[in-house]
Amino acid sequence: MSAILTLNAGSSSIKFGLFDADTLEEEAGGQVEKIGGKTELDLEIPGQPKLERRIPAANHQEAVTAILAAIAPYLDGREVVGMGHRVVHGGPDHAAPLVLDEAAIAALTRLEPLAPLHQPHNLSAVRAARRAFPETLQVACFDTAFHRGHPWVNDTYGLPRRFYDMGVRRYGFHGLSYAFIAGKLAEDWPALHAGRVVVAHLGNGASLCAMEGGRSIASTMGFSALSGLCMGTRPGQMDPGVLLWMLDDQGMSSVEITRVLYKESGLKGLSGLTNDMRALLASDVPEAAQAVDYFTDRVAQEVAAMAATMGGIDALVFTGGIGENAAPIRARVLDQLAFLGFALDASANASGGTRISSGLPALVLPTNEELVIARAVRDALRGRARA
Ligand SMILES: Nc1ncnc2c1ncn2[C@@H]1O[C@H](COP(=O)(O)OP(=O)(O)O)[C@@H](O)[C@H]1O
Ligand SMILES: CC(=O)OP(=O)(O)O
Ligand SMILES: [Mg+2]
Repeated sequence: MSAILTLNAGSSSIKFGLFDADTLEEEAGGQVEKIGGKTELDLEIPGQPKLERRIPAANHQEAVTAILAAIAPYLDGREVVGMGHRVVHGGPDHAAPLVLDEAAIAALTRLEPLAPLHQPHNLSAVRAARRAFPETLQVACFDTAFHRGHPWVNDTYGLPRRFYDMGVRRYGFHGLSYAFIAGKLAEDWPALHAGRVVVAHLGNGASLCAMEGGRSIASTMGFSALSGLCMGTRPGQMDPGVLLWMLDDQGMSSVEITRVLYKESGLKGLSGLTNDMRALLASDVPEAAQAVDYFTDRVAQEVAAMAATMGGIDALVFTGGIGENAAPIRARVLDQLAFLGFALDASANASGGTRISSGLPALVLPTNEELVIARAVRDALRGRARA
């Protein structure tokens, strides 16, 4: 008996999962939040009450150390035979998970400027894991990999061709989540899996994926995780002329612009309050309502655009923290898209039902990025055992 550990590092949090290496049963999971501030570690063991505790963790490396200490009692003397990491950007070359060595980590480090909110933290978790378990197989699972088969029109911008050749492409992100949903559709909704589905991953980062036959055809995210939908702290789609104006007219530095685009925009910037959708829905401040209006309108617009790129739509799937939990957001999106054939089932939507439209199917499917990572690690271990 042995175990697989998964790490999913964000800008201020690390989610983790401990899995049986043979059955992939999840034995423990949780997250460290607010790294560098009042850090908290949540640990969930199936069938037991959630444990929450404050821990000292000034950076991601200390957070990984705290995670390893928290799960140690549940290892019960077993060996961690493989560790899997969510690595947001894999660039143009990686359509599959990658076993990590020094050279691979160095190559992925060169992609950090394309995902400054994620990639440096992903790789610092990798480095901390390698220090703690130098002999253990470390596998990177890329958010971009699921999207690498996009048709050319959905992979390029209208820039001179040399930029495409230099790697300026519409990569798309949240691929681990979309891979999980594609698998779930294949298992439980095979007719929909074979058709044209728009999947809405609405979390702190948010994007849509147009899926045909379980494969990604298009994403609302592109070169970086900034474009497409309005997000917690990122603006989504905007006119690049604004950037030129910020640079040339306002004299803003690229550091300042990066901060505005990644950390101060989106729901947080529009509301002036928070990026927490739950708090915005509970607020009676007019700017909170406006931020929610902008968010839902952008989702509805882009679902219709994704339907257009597929020549139609057979189902819409909601997932991610907002997609799974925010019934009012789902209701507003479906009402705005009634013209496509959706008919909101208000009681199913409010009571945690899976199918929430009595017309064209709309489903709520919880995602599980950690399980997709654990599966990739198990496959890599089996590949090694065969070799
Ligand atoms: N019950 C709820 N109602 C509304 N929004 C919720 C609810 N639960 C979680 N959310 C929202 O989900 C978002 C976080 O999504 P999540 O997928 O966990 O983010 P991340 O991208 O960090 O993984 C936050 O905006 C949070 O407010
Ligand atoms: C790529 C991305 O936006 O990820 P997250 O939703 O975890 O921020
Ligand atoms: Mg997420």
